[in-house]
Amino acid sequence: MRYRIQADTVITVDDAFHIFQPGQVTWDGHVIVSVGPPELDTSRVDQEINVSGGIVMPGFYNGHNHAAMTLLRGLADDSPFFEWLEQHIWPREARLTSDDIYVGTLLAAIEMIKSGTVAFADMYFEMEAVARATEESGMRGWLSRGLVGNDDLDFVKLNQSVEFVDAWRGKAEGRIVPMLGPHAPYTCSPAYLARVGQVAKDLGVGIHIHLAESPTEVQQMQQQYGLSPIGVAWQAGLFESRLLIAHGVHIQPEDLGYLTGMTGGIISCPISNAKLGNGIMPYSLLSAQSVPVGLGTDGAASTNSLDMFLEMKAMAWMQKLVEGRPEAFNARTALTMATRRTAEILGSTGGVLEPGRPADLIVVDATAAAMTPEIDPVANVVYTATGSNVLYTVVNGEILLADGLLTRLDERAIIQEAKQRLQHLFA
Ligand SMILES: CSC[C@H]1O[C@@H](n2cnc3c(O)ncnc32)[C@H](O)[C@@H]1O
Ligand SMILES: [Zn+2]
Repeated sequence: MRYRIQADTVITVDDAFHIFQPGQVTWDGHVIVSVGPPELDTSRVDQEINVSGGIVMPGFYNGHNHAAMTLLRGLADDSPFFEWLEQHIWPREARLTSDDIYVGTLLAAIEMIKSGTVAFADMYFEMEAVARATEESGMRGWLSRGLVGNDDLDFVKLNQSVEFVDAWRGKAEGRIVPMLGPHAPYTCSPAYLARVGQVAKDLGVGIHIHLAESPTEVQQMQQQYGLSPIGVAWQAGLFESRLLIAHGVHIQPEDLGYLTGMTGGIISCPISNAKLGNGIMPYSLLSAQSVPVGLGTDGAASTNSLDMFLEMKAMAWMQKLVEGRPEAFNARTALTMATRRTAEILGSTGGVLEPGRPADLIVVDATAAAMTPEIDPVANVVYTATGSNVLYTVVNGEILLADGLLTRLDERAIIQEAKQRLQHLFA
């Protein structure tokens, strides 16, 4: 099928950051075939959508999530990080069934699609259920089973991860990309991390890990191994595969040598880092070394929302604040991080509106009073809009949200089912 969306504005996030006013995007099957002013492409299409007052832009790539944690949203808010994780979250997670995780992931998919996210990287348990939910939702998912292990080298979960990779690689029209997910250097021993690193290399898959998130983690790694968290990952060989580093808040001077030129990058989760009191990722330091930095939400239990518009705002505000200079960070950088940069870190060509790229795009309603006037559409998207302004979400050429309505998922039924499942979790 060939489609075209015409709107008042198209923000491409291409190399030149072209903005067309008015503009159109045409796609055929899974791929974009033209982007530009309306007169550029008048070819016949199967469906033409005109969104007066709309802004067409790339959909968001959420680089770090635990999607099914939607079921734990609001649990022990405002607790210290390790107390929150160890005393509240982990005991509840021990009760989650595969069906809970399936429904929790669908709940997350509704929230993500409705707020303009087309792809997410997830680390959790019961990944078969997460993969099924992702396939059904129509979204893209970089999925990894969370691994916790020590020197006893209990490889059951690692073997399950290998089976998961074999079962899901390239599935769902290529929308699912399996990875390995060692949780963190304080829950995995160096020997275990090294084993995971070797398996990732053998399989040719990427690695998703929490690193350098809190001051406690840095102290613990220093005491136990005389290394920074990123140094531990380096020594274990994790940088020899595509590496997705969630957080990267507490970067030590020696880390820059490991990070420069890496394949993959750091996924900053500014709201989670702020809410759990963990700190602010040093963007200027990292970008000065050309370390790729993308954006993610983390799970809904720490961030309370999967809305990437909010992450862009938080990112911009915190960087301006910590630097004491408003010019230290701008709206275009925020938008690039949330789309193209995160896609690149994941190894995808998405996140840009350009011929030959994946047809992953969204339309934002810019007709509201709060979006008026439109002196700078990028500033309006980053500093003003929220997920509730999203009208259309297209993934891999398929329209998943049309004029605010989900086309694949039954929103009411999934919300109802999620609420019922909470009863056994919180009994
Ligand atoms: C083993 S599956 C993933 C695991 O990660 C936990 N988690 C959620 N948020 C965070 C965070 O900010 N830092 C570290 N770990 C986190 C989640 O609850 C799962 O147990
Ligand atoms: Zn996380």
